[in-house]
Amino acid sequence: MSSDDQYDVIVIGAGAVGENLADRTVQGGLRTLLIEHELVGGECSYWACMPSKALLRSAAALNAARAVGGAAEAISGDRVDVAAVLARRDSFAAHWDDSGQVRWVEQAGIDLARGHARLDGARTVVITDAEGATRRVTARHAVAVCTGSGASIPPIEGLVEAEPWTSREVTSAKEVPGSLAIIGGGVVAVEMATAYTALGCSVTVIARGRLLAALEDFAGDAVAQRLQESGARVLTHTGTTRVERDATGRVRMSLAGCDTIEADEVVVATGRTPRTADVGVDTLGLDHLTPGDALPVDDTMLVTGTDWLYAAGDATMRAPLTHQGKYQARAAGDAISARAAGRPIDDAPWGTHVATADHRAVPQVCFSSPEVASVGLTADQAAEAGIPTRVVDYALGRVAGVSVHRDGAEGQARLVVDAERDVIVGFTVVGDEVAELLHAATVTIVGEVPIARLWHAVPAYPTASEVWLRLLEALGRPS
Ligand SMILES: Cc1cc2nc3c(=O)[nH]c(=O)nc-3n(C[C@H](O)[C@H](O)[C@H](O)COP(=O)(O)OP(=O)(O)OC[C@H]3O[C@@H](n4cnc5c(N)ncnc54)[C@H](O)[C@@H]3O)c2cc1C
Ligand SMILES: NC(=O)c1ccc[n+]([C@@H]2O[C@H](COP(=O)([O-])OP(=O)(O)OC[C@H]3O[C@@H](n4cnc5c(N)ncnc54)[C@H](O)[C@@H]3O)[C@@H](O)[C@H]2O)c1
Repeated sequence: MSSDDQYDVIVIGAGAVGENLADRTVQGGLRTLLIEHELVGGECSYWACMPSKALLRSAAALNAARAVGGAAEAISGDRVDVAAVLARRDSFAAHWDDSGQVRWVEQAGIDLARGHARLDGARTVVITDAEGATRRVTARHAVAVCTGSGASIPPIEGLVEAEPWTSREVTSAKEVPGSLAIIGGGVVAVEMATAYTALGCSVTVIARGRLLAALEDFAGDAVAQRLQESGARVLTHTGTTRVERDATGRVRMSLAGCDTIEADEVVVATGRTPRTADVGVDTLGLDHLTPGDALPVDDTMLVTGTDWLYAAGDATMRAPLTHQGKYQARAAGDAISARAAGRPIDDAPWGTHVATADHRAVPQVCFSSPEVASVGLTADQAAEAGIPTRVVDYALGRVAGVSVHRDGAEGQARLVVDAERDVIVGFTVVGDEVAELLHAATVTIVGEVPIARLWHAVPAYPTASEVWLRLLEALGRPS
């Protein structure tokens, strides 16, 4: 084996997470190879975060202008310009061309290999390129699996044969179909129902439970109501039993309860499957690692039962979000660099080399209409965890900064407080243009800021952040 085939670190998968991990190990002085079999930049750049947010943003801006007297009167059209929205989306997906990201990888000093990577025993990876040629590379210190996730397809009769859209097709579609049926009630379903309704498509959401069931109930309720007001059909607590595409190309779906609906396309938005089926974990002789399953890791992102294999991002399913995956990548990259240099590891909770926030403070914004921003635990999750809680709510429309920002503003904010420790463990806010309220909550939870001290964090008047003061007043000042 030539020295060209020996690296300090090998990273499999050049999504946002793999790129960040490789960047950290290069900064740690380690020669690092990053391997990608599709587009450098991964799901987030081309088929997830960026194109989906671009699809949503124009309608959100129009909605914001419509809600301000004086601005509303200046709007001439009744909906967004569909062609312009799709063109803007294309540019945010870099026209599915990864040359910009490849340039960044090169500038960061990371070596890049194109091809499918598979572990072949400890510290060894075999890369198969598009022509079928193979190259064997070894890692002196670590291999990191950052292979992400793909859409889960539930076992519904006829669904696979009907060739459903997944998150990829719905975020990259070149035309807006006349009608869309979306199976699922999570973040992808809700965001894409919001986007496509605004683009003039007739949308039906079929959720087997509530919408956004992992969040506070008032979030899913507000989003369902707004979707319905915008013309979408929202079927909650409804199963899909059979799907078929007829000779004309239309999709017919049988729903539990014997209802049938038809649509031009069906979208499956029923969660994610980690891409670990074909990365060779079966070659390691470790019974607890099963191809296709999320990789189990400790808080330094070291795969359990090994001292050289790491995993981060969706491949672990710890918190399948770009920002959390990149946070894990920073912890893992720094842990690999420290271990390689023989430096001590700081793996106490909130230490330098751990991803503690995954357990306590995962922020997420669902860019629906209204937006839902949340971090930490819901009231139910805190109670289930045995935390003695105090829960307070406040109506957003009563906040001066919110009302001046938007006519007829509505929404709700909730604090979940650990009554014993007197710190916030959960925050949710639902309303238009609330996303930027979230980071204050994340800082407060991570910092475990005592409620008594929070009374000294004065929000500027008249901003939406005054909701913090109102929530504290609802809670009462500790004496
Ligand atoms: C529609 C949608 C919208 C989303 N919106 C948001 C959002 O707004 N905010 C947010 O935080 N998160 C969002 N997410 C989640 C986010 O996209 C993922 O959490 C994130 O992409 C995970 O990054 P990753 O690097 O772990 O995986 P990926 O982005 O999937 O990257 C993995 C890379 O590994 C490559 N790969 C896989 N196997 C191999 C192999 N064997 N050899 C070589 N290469 C391989 C893949 O080709 C891919 O490029 C969204 C998800 C979806 C589906
Ligand atoms: N703005 C954002 O941050 C954002 C946006 C989109 C996606 N994401 C990430 O992507 C991940 C995937 O999103 P998602 O919406 O696909 O997953 P999800 O876990 O949010 O929701 C899955 C939905 O599918 C339903 N479902 C699951 N199995 C089913 C079945 N067999 N039949 C019918 N319904 C079924 C669930 O009840 C749920 O409503 C999310 O967990 C999130 O982390 C984030």
